[in-house]
Amino acid sequence: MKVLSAEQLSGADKETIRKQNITSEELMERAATLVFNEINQRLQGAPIPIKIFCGIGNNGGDGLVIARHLIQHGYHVTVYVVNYSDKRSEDFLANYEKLKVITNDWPHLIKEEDHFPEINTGDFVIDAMFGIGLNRPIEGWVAKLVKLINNSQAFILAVDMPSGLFSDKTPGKKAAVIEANYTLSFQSPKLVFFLPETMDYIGDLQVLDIGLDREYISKLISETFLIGKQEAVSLYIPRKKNSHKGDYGKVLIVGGSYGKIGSVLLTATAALKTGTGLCSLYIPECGYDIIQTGLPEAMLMTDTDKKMLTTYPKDFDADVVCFGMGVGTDEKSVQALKELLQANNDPVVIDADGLNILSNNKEFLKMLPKNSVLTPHPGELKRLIGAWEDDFQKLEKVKKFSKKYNVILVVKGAHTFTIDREYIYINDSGNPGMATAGSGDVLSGIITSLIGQGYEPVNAAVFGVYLHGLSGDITAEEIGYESLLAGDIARNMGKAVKALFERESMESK
Ligand SMILES: NC(=O)C1=CN([C@@H]2O[C@H](COP(=O)(O)OP(=O)(O)OC[C@H]3O[C@@H](n4cnc5c(N)ncnc54)[C@H](OP(=O)(O)O)[C@@H]3O)[C@@H](O)[C@H]2O)[C@@H](O)CC1
Ligand SMILES: [K+]
Repeated sequence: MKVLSAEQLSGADKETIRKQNITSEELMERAATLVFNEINQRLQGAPIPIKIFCGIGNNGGDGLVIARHLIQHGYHVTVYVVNYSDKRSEDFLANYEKLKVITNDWPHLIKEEDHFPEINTGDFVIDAMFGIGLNRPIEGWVAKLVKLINNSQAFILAVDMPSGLFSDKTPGKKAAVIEANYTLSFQSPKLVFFLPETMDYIGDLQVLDIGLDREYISKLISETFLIGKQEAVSLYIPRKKNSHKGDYGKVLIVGGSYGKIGSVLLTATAALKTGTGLCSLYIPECGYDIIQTGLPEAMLMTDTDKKMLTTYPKDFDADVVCFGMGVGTDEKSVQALKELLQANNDPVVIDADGLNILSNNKEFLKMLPKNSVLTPHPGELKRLIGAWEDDFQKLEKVKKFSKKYNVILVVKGAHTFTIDREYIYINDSGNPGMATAGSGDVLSGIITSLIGQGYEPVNAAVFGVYLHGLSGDITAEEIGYESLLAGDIARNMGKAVKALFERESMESK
């Protein structure tokens, strides 16, 4: 799914009005009615106090439409107009009148702190103060109202986006931003919904298709995509009946050191579980028995050093090589990575200490084969590209790095971002249980396996990240977040691939 900017959405809004020959008020009615339907479906007429805070622009107009429908369906609704400006939009005013007609009264006006209502724990608050029109931080008494709502313990539903959140930049640390429990957003998710600094404001997210013109949207150029089940399925390459193990990639996993052999075991297990035909490992000698016992399906070569990697098997002919997990950063192991880069022209996958070695030896970056995949967590990323001021600057720096070195970066996080030059792919699978040791080693194994099976490196990264998250979701469903181990993610890869094609799970995301 394309992630559109506020300007693109406003453009689609105008084009839809023109093409469908409707008024903007009718479009507002359509969008806000969808929000009402969602609320009604969940509340089922429950007599809980609903407090709707409406701004004076079109987000506020949405709030007024939602209020009208809720009142007409017998809900206990109080409507507040947060009068932060006198520049009321036309569609706001039209709906202001309509609400008056059904209630015979004007909504409560809030113009200063003294007008604030009490907000209680059991209240259902609807935030329709600001949407994509926010263009400066919320200040003064409006900021105080935002804080009052946040501190109230009421359930908060945000319309389109939580008020105070910009669509194209991060708010300051102390900014007033609604902390929603649930966000119902129109037509397209916004980039800020997925960034580490801002994702917590959103709560659970649901995107409503408000019927903006499909043709116009399909022609819009977007460089940012949300990867859900549908997008993942489209990347899948089916296996041919007439095939053999040589068709599914000969991968080489290079890593491990004394005390960290488990990492390569996880990577290799994940690669085989993702469908690799032939999996070989190159490890320090101390890992021999561990791997042979733990993964009899793998083949093994050992370094002459007992405890760490010192070299690289240059003559080994692999379709794809993965380097880094559990390696450490000893000078001898730096040499091993150098030899690997000198010997390979095809894309490689670099993770963990492999990334730390790159950060300490920046001259290696130019030696990376084109379209290699780097999989940093935030700490490794910082060492690689330097510190950033906010998430938007981070994205710009990663894009620049990707372009400069012709590589793909998988920036790991609650929503992992795969960045390929200008393009950003945001992953939508996964859960907090996956924040566990070895989870990244498994991801590297999955991506390496897919490259070996013939996926383009960027597709291997995007699809691999999705499958990794899906396997984590399936595991969490079975055993919960706390006891989820990285090995479980690898072992459940088969279930993840199967789930891609199950009907009900297709519809769930
Ligand atoms: N596009 C779509 O698909 C559809 C969109 N729809 C809805 O419209 C919403 C966007 O509406 P909108 O453009 O009227 O802006 P909104 O967010 O209500 O803000 C209102 C005004 O506030 C002002 N202002 C800004 N910052 C401020 C501040 N800190 N403190 C004080 N004032 C501030 C600023 O005006 P300014 O004062 O700068 O002139 C701004 O114009 C969208 O989110 C969705 O809910 C649907 O109805 C239909 C389909
Ligand atoms: K809002």
